[in-house]
Amino acid sequence: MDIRYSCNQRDFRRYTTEETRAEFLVDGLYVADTVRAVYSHVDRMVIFGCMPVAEAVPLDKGIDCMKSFGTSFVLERRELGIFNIGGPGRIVVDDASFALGFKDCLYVTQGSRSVVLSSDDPAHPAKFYMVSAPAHRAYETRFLSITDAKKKPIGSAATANKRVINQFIHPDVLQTCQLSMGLTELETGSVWNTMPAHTHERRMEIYTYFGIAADQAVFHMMGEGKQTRHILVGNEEAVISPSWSIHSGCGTAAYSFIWAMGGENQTFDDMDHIATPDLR
Ligand SMILES: O=C(O)C(=O)C[C@H](O)C(=O)CO
Ligand SMILES: [Zn+2]
Repeated sequence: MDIRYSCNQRDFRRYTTEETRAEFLVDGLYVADTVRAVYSHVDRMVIFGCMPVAEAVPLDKGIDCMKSFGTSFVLERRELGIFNIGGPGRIVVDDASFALGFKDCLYVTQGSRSVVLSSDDPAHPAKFYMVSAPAHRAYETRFLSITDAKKKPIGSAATANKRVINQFIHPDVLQTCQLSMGLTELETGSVWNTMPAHTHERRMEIYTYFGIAADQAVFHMMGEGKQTRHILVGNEEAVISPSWSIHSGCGTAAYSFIWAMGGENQTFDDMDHIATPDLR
C-alpha cells in the first residue's frame, strides 16, 4: 500500500517539483488485473485504481486488510465511490451485480464484504477509479448514471471555463456517511476549472483528470492562495488536495475530471473563495 502522510502548508512552500509529485500526484492507477491503492492520511481517504483484463479482480487483491485498515474486509468501516472511465464492465457487490459503462458510478455501502470488478471485453477494458472514506453506518449501494446526477452548469466561454458539474454522490442524490463525488466536464474550447479558486477548511478533495490526449496536459494549481504552485497532470492521474490547498486546473485542451471529497461536512457550497487578483 502506497501511504501518503502529507505535509503542512508551511513546509509545502519549500517543496521541489519532485517532492510535490511524490506527495500529491497519484499515477499508474491502471495496471492489468491489479488493484493499486494509495492511502492518504488527509482525512484517511483511500484512492484505488483497477483495470480488470483477463480476470475478475477482487477489491482487496494484493491488500493485507488487517495491516492496512485494521479490519477483516476493506469496507468493514469504509464506504466507496466507483466511476468507470474505461470500457464497459461489471461490479459484483456481495450478491448484487451492476453493469457500468463509461462515466457510470456506483456507491458501495459500508459493510459490503465482497467487491469484484471485471471487464466485458479484454480488448477494451474497464478502468475503475475508486475513492473510499471512513464510514460509521450502512446506506444503500446504488448505481448512478450521468442522468441521475444533479447538474450544475457553470462558467462561460468568455472566461474559458464553461463546464457542467455533475453531482453524483451528493446529499441531494443519495445519502452517504461523508463521501461526496462527481464529474465535471469542460466544453470544447474551455480549459479552466475552479477559477476563481477556493479552499474548504472542513473538507479535503481529490481530483482525477481524464479525457486528456497523449500530447496534452493539465496544469493543476495547488498550495495556499498566497503561495500557489502547479503540478503537471497527465491522463487518468489524480492529485490529493489537503484542506489548505486550492485545487484548480488549466488544460492545454478541454478535459473532464472526477472530484471526491471527505471531511466534516457535505455542504458543496461551503467554500472559501479567493478572488483571482488576490492569488500569488
Ligand atoms: O468545476 C468545478 O468548479 C468543480 O468541479 C469544483 C469541485 O467540484 C470542487 O472543488 C468542489 O469543492
Ligand atoms: Zn473544492
